[in-house]
Amino acid sequence: MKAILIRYGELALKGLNRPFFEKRLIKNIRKKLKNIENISIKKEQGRIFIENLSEDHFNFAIERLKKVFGLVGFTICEVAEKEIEAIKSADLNAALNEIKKGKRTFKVETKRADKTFKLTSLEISRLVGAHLLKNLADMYGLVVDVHNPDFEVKIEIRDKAYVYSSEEKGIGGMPLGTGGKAHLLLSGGIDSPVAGFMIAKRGVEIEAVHFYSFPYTGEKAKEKVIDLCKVLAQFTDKLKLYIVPFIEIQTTIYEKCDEKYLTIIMRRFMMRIAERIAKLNGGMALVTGESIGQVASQTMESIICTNAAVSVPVLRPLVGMDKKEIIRIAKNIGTYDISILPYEDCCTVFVPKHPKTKPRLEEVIKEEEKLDIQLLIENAISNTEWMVIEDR
Ligand SMILES: Nc1ncnc2c1ncn2[C@@H]1O[C@H](COP(=O)(O)OP(=O)(O)OP(=O)(O)O)[C@@H](O)[C@H]1O
Repeated sequence: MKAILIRYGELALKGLNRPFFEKRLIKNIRKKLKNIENISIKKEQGRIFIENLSEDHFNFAIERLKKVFGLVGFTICEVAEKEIEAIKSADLNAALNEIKKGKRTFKVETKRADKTFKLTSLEISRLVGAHLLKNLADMYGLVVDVHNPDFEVKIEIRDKAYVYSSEEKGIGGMPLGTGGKAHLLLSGGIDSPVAGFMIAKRGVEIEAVHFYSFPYTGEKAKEKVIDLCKVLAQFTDKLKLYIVPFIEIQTTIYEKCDEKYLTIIMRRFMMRIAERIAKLNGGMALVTGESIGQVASQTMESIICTNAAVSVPVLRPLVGMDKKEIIRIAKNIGTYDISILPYEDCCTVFVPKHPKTKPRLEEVIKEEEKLDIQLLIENAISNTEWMVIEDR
């Protein structure tokens, strides 16, 4: 019989909270594999096992598990009776799999969670190693190398014996839903989807808020943001997206305020509206894709001004990263190709000729006195649409 064995290391650090993290992780795994009928998921000291999978579901399940936060590694394993002959033959299968890939040197490592098993870990490893050499050395040139083997055969003695040889890396992080909830300001650009991914990877549930300037930004720009949410939803199970009409705010600022402050005042409106949406929907923080110095509007002074518009914390997971690193993550998670599609964002519709790159908060507040801030926010919020994008 085969099963999937899952390791989830980081959780081990979490002391008394551990059962809470584990429960949530299992719930997330179950949701991710909801399309496979009749599977059973069981937890065993630092491991999760998925059993009852039919042969053609293994690869599908593995692909889905690659997108579950909190997994350190996983592998398909052979499940054998806790009896040395059964263990030996499971090991033979595991080793043959590696030999097929051209690997020739090996070592055996045994972990004995069930201390009542009559052989010690070392004795099991020795017996199994000898069995593999006896059966495979002549035919395939298999040899032992304990220092730098091509592959390791691992045996875990628990309620049954679990045998495996190669392991895939999991995505890591913390199980989604264990770190509270935050609202992501999601543009159509490269950075904010990555910022959302990084915060979700810390276990934080996210909802997305997008500002759009119809008719200046068209349907395509909106579809692009929905497509970005579809990619993020593969990691977050589902993603609620709020689409906020922004044109009235932009045109009003444009008409009434000094053009130099257009960008910073616009940003402060985005923050205020996102904060309002967050507070109405259980969000405890905002997330943006800003990093210092990337563009003229992302100076320390601008950050001070945008922060001052809201009272909730603003998380900026990209703040210390350079563009190359951000692009690498965007490519890995699958948002990059969508982000580079050339549709206008609301921020590119009204761009001042000479923006203030180092705005002073007092000056910005003074400019904003020309506006009925509350009314503009109320209008935008009351015309906001939302949708829930599901992971299929
Ligand atoms: N139309 C929008 N809707 C929602 N949030 C936005 C929008 N435009 C910008 N933001 C937020 O403000 C941040 C800074 O925007 P800016 O255009 O200066 O930066 P950027 O580095 O190009 O970011 P991105 O690549 O995410 O667009 C974005 O990362 C995003 O969090």
